[in-house]
Amino acid sequence: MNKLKIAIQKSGRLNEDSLKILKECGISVNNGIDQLKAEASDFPMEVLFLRNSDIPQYLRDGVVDVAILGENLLVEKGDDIRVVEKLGFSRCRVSVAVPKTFPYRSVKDLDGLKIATSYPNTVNAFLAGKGITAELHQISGSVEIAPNIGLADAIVDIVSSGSTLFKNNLREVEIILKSEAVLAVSPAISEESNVLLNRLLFRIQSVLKARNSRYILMNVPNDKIEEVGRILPVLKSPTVMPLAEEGWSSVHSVIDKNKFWEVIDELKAVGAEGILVCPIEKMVL
Ligand SMILES: Nc1ncnc2c1ncn2[C@@H]1O[C@H](COP(=O)(O)OP(=O)(O)OP(=O)(O)O)[C@@H](O)[C@H]1O
Ligand SMILES: O=P(O)(O)OC[C@H]1O[C@H](OP(=O)(O)OP(=O)(O)O)[C@H](O)[C@@H]1O
Repeated sequence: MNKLKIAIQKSGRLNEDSLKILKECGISVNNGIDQLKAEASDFPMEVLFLRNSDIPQYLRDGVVDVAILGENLLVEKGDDIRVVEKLGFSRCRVSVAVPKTFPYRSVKDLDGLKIATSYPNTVNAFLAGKGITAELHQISGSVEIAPNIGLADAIVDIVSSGSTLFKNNLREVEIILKSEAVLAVSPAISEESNVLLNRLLFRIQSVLKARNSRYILMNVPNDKIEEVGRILPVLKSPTVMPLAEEGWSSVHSVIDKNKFWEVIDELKAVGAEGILVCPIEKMVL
């Protein structure tokens, strides 16, 4: 039987959340410590554990059919590779940072500087787009230390909370790109594997929709149901069920998890009571 070959990061920032999303799709991966290849249960899938930075080449060569990797890496070495879904985790940005004491005003201040980075193609494309020339020092890790040891005047690296920059007396001055984990596809994927990819994609989309939504229930006086319906940014019209107490109903709906705090005060103001907000496990629309 054909199996979908998927690459995920062997260890690092993406590993745990990649296995987690597969698990939420009903796919468990039986991998032992240091095992580089594993079979999945409940889905025709073979999992290869690879270095994140090697994955674009494995996709290009068709060694794997799909992969979970950081979008930033595709900008750096895989702009020919197609992304089929953004996965919503490992959100970060690739940014330019300079020492806090550097009197930075605009991108023109980077002209002629020494810039340390692990992402030379991304930096070169950014600088070329701005008509700026700089001297790049490619290093593979601990980039933030470069200005402190006199190796560079500025850096380009991944920033998330900003705490690594802060600890190294650096300040973020330009965001080159924003990134998150993505599901990317090999240009050489076979038709058979593409069918499996679509099955996987359907499951992933159900998980992502559920992660971003909440089930909301509340008791509402009958004469306020229409008003509540107008306030709730719902997928469809809400479900309304009569309560044992005369004149009241239970209103159920699904809302975007980020919208909840925006509407809660309005719901209370029109008389909604006993508001419950619950997570959803899967959502198939
Ligand atoms: N601090 C962070 N917060 C959120 N996401 C991050 C952060 N650092 C890196 N990432 C994302 O996670 C990906 C993997 O980063 P990580 O530092 O684990 O490995 P790597 O050095 O790029 O890869 P590898 O060693 O596997 O080749 C990055 O490409 C980026 O998309
Ligand atoms: O803005 P922050 O939240 O501080 O995150 C940014 C840091 O995270 C990443 O490194 P990581 O911790 O993954 O270690 P690495 O240098 O070994 O990749 C990245 O290279 C930055 O150094």
